[in-house]
Amino acid sequence: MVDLTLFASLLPFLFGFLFLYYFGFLRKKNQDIRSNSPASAATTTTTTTTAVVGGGECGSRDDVIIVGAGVAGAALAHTLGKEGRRVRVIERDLTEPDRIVGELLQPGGYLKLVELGLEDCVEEIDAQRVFGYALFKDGKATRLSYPLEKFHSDVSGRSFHNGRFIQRMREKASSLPNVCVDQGTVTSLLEENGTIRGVQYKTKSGQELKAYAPLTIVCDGCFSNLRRSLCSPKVEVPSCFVGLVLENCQLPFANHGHVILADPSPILFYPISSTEIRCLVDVPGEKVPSISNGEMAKYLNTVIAPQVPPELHDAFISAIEKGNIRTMPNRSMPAAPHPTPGALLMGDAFNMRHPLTGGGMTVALSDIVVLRNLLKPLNDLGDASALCKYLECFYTLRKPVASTINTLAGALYKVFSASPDEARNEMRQACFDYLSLGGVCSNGPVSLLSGLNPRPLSLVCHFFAVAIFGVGRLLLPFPSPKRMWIGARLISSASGIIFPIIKAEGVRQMFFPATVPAYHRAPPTKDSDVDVQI
Ligand SMILES: Cc1cc2nc3c(=O)[nH]c(=O)nc-3n(C[C@H](O)[C@H](O)[C@H](O)COP(=O)(O)OP(=O)(O)OC[C@H]3O[C@@H](n4cnc5c(N)ncnc54)[C@H](O)[C@@H]3O)c2cc1C
Repeated sequence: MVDLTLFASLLPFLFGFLFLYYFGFLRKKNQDIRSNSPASAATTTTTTTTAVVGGGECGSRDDVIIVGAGVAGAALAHTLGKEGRRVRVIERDLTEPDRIVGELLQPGGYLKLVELGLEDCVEEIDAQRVFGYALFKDGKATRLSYPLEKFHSDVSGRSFHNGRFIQRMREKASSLPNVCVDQGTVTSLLEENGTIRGVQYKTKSGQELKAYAPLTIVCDGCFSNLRRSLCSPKVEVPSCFVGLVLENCQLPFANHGHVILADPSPILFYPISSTEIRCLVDVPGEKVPSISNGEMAKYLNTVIAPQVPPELHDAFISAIEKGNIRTMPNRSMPAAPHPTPGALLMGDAFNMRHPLTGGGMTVALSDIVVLRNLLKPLNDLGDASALCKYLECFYTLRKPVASTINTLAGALYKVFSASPDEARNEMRQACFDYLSLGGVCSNGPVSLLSGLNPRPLSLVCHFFAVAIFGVGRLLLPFPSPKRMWIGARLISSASGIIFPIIKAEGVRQMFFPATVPAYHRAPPTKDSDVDVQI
């Protein structure tokens, strides 16, 4: 009897033991099935932490680690999460960013947002629709509308507070159960025999942790300190933007970006909410006048204010007096990757261009679409070197959009800046007059700039059409030797502007992508059912 009572009281423990053993066994079996690759074997040592904002809990079995949840990282996390990947995002600061970058999304970028299912991230943030640009020179203005006729009525540019847009994308990414968002600063990439296995990072509380995954995508932005081993960064800083917010005023052309061809270089205005207008003043060189000792306010009052359109002048002066002046270096860096097993660079960490044309977010989102389509047919990311070889086609497939936007940004910045060289000033005037002609002369360049028709050849044709237009004006009705000389220098200066940028982008990748061997590694169709053997 005693034995029976003892046996009955032990039964629950017995069942509990069997239950735990059975499910433990099942889980291990599943893990074994998943970890059939060397890279995923490394994940067994992963440190487990808890997600900071929503999303799934950060576990030990990630497919992808994303460093940085800015524009590129947040959009990528949502995209790969939606594709069913287990994604861990590690972001230095999850509070809403407050910055003067990434505030105008071109319509081409909006189309990419739609393709990624992220278009609702520009809703409920008081984003403003943008229908084109207004260009000002010497008191004259010309309107350049985006050619949107062929698109759905929703398609246009959007301008907003960058931080609000990023928070919307972060929220959307972390709403997926297989995406975990962790707050921490990645301090290094973990490398093993030339393959990146994961990252080392420091949490807010100072804890040093490691995380492992078959693929690490570095999106740590323009000041990236992780890109060094993954590319040859040749960063140039042609100028800086000085940012102000104007209130209680109306733009001369509502819902348009405004570009003033000022001296020494352009000034931009665009709405960032229903009540605020962003002003970005370009200051050539790497240094700007000091804000703290008042030199900046003096510069803005004396050099810039007289060139601001009258409708915005008073608000501009008030913004200077208010004192909320921000600055940011304008960096450009051609993409020069070192294909590395286990890792990939995206966003500004990978490639930058002058922000005059507001193209950075469009390039980043377009790259994400290319990468998503490439990864779609791959169930297993475990074979790092095969994946790396396969992904080399990414660098060529992204070129049409990226190189067109990059080249145009660099070329327009040079053409739109004042110069002591008479030929360069002729080119600037020719560009303004060419765009003012309307029709194909404005639609062509604007569709290149907006990412609606990113074709490198069209860019080169329009660029030289401007130069020839400029020379024609110099020679007609009567060419003089001096004018002929300026015309020749104009052509040479136009070539001197565009060819070095094209060279940096890569002539072959830009114009003859099919001759690049890696190009043919892309799957023949974008159909998700295609199974790719890597
Ligand atoms: C002055 C200026 C104005 C611009 N205006 C426009 C514009 O109007 N339109 C446009 O399309 N583009 C614009 N751009 C470019 C645009 O801002 C960038 O192309 C875009 O933000 C790139 O996104 P990203 O995700 O690569 O970088 P970011 O958006 O900067 O994100 C990087 C993220 O990584 C995080 N991070 C950094 N280091 C670490 C680390 N070690 N560990 C963890 N996290 C880390 C950062 O906190 C940040 O959240 C502008 C750029 C400049 C400089």
